Amino acid sequence: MKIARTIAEARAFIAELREQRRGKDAGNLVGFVPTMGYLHEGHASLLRRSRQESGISVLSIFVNPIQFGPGEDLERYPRSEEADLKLAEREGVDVVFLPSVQEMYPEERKTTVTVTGVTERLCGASRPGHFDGVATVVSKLFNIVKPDKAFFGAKDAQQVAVLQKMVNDLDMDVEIVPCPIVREEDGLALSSRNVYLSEEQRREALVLSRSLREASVRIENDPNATPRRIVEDVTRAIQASPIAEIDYVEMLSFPDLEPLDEELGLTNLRKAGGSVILALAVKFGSTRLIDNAIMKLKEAPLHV
Ligand SMILES: Nc1ncnc2c1ncn2[C@@H]1O[C@H](COP(=O)(O)OP(=O)(O)OP(=O)(O)O)[C@@H](O)[C@H]1O
Ligand SMILES: CC(C)(CO)[C@@H](O)C(=O)[O-]
Ligand code: BAL
Repeated sequence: MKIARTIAEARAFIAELREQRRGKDAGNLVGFVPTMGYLHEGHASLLRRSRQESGISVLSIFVNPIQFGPGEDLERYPRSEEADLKLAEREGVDVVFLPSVQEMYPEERKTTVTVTGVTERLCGASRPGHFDGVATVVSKLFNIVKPDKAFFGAKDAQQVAVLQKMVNDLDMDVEIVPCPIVREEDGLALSSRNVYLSEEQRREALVLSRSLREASVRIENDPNATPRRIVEDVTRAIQASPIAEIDYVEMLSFPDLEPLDEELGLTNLRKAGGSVILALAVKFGSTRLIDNAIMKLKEAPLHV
């Protein structure tokens, strides 16, 4: 496994591997998993998918300062390079790109990639500028790695929608592959930020996956369910926890992330075979967790 700390090294290592594996049945396709490190089994699932679907597997670890807002957790974001490299090795990564902030942003940046529309609600509304930071760094990473496929977790579902729109609008020659949310046995979605949780917060945080699960069953089976009632149910369930502070609970169309027509109700949406997302962000103390369920209404819940 090669470790690249500069853009030039990353480009050289990847070009070398492409050259070596040329002509080997998809062997020189590059699969890419961008992360902010402190890797867990959610990241490992993306790396496995990348390994399966591409001859060359590239991982980046970069805590991107421009996607954090003022007062967010940039300084204390967890880091563990040694453990991350072990996990990467175990998952058959060929190249790890580990740039410094100085390497990625050496001078005053005059270019920002902004995706409109899909960034208006959910985390786009509660973290202003966040998706500009994500779209800008992912564009830079795509230009450095030149992947054929890039793998992203559905836990950050809005991020997937934003990046799919960006790639489509800007004719970037890369396929965005959404991968299912990996959860702990008790339902909590894996997240690097789970490390911040106290025992009590960790226990209370189970209300997120539990309320999403219950709502999914209701969306599938209850003919009287409407988006507003579903959101109210989930909100009530979360408010029952004395330490949960809701940032948002929303049900929107997916991947457009538009409000659903309350009048039409879910029965009509079901007829149209549309997909919806029930998404939430909730704070436990200073730790903000996100989770969601994406459902294709015609069929069984689709956990992309
Ligand atoms: N539980 C999970 N299941 C599947 N993919 C995940 C999971 N958690 C994170 N990912 C994906 O890993 C990639 C890198 O995410 P990131 O490094 O920010 O990890 P994270 O655990 O989401 O961290 P954070 O706590 O900052 O949200 C993203 O595509 C993200 O969606
Ligand atoms: C895609 C990403 C690596 C960009 O910094 C980040 O937003 C993340 O970890 O999901
Ligand atoms: N996985 C999303 C990265 C962030 O919260 O900034």
